[in-house]
Amino acid sequence: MKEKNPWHRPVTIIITVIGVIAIVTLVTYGIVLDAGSSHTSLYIYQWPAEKDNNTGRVEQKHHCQVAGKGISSYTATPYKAGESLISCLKEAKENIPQKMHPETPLYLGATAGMRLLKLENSSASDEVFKAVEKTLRGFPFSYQGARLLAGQEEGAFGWVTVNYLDDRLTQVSMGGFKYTSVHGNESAKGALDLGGASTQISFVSDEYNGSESPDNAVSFRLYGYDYTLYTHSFLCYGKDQALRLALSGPTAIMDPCFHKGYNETKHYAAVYDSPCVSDQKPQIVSETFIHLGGGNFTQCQEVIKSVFNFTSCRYSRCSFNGIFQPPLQGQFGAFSAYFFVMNFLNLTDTSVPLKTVMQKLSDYCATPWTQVCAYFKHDIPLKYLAEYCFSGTYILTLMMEGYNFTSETYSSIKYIQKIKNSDAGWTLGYMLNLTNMIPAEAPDSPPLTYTSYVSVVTVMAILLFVIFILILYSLWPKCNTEPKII
Ligand SMILES: Nc1nc2c(ncn2[C@@H]2O[C@H](COP(=O)(O)OP(=O)(O)OP(=O)(O)O)[C@@H](O)[C@H]2O)c(=O)[nH]1
Repeated sequence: MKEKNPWHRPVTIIITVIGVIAIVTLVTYGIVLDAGSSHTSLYIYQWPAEKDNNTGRVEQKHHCQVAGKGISSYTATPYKAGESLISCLKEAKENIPQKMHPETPLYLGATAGMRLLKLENSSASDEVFKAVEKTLRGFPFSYQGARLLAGQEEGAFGWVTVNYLDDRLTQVSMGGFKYTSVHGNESAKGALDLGGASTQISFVSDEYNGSESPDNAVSFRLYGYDYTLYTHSFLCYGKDQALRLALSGPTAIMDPCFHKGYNETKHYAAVYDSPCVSDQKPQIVSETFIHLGGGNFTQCQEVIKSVFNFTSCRYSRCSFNGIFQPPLQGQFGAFSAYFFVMNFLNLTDTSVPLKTVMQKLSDYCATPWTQVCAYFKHDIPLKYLAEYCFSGTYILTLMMEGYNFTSETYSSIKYIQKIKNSDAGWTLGYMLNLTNMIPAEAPDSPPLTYTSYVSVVTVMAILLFVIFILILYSLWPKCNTEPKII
């Protein structure tokens, strides 16, 4: 009879243990494309695969920025909107293990650029969606749809993302007892999102239950807590469309929001080819105008104030354009262009008094264009560089005049780009909602991050392995030393 290899059994067990670790540490992935007005971004999220009730912590694994403009710019050649996404989708294939591709959900959400295109030319918008869908279906992921997000959804999912990443939603129950340090309205953080074509404000307020202006209410039950969120999306008040609003009109040529010495010939069509301003197109023969910078913060503020309408409000209180807004409450996270702009201007510290912030911005606006170019032109695209004075002034005016922040409440705003390595934006909240990753009731255990989950499982596996070796070791001498009686 063939003698048994004494190591055969241990090796089998080690392989089994490693196999078990491999199985329990499997990761689930999800992909969301944010088809914005200015560009498209692809995000890959990951979370522990095996967690019960989908309560594992979701993290951003990868971000890919699609080259070129947003999908709404491809109306003349819709197929190019689809083609533009290919390189990021290929990156996604490389970043997700092949065997997981068929079960990885793939979503695309389009925001204000496509909202405007739909208003302007609904069939062109359908063509763009068709082209995009064709490309997405050509990849081996589980395609879940490409759709236009309502402004309210964009605001609400941005709020969910910020509060989820900040651990402000979680309540944990243990044996029926719920414990958490702060929860509900007291801990939730408001979300301020500034895009290219729209801007969103979302927050919970003890003074808002949705009865006044119900269109602004979104109700959630998350981790055993009910929220009635106030949210509003202002179409045409993203920073690119707001620039057009502020530029339009016969006085636009000498522009106080651009640096002195800035001098560019621009096409009227490029400014007025948007439903936000098309009715303001001046009746002039010339196709171009010269855009000159004046570099004056105070005058720029006045121009920007004129794009907000404060004259009528049929509610108890309004922000602007007759839109209801309850009193501001709690902390706010300001992301997307809020962060890009204030970060460039070195003005993200909101503990600095607002007066000082304004003075610094005023000094920046007064800096001659030649000086700004000489200093930054190698690091920053010229288009962005030219617009920071306008954008910074727009942000402060929108916050203070539009949303009613004051010099006291300004410090409740934090400019954020990422929270725990995940970008702040609507995409994560959207995916969490569609994959049911946030349960309505509180889970029995706190959500683990993928890294901590792997660590726990690995430590347990090592412990098991050590126990196994100890047992084996205690048995080993007996087998070899005891005299055999045949
Ligand atoms: N300065 C600067 N601006 C940026 C950067 N990335 C994007 N932007 C601009 O910031 C604005 C907001 O960008 P996004 O948040 O991507 O907006 P979007 O999704 O295209 O727009 P919406 O469809 O309105 O949501 C746009 O005007 C962009 O051109 C950056 O890295 N630096």
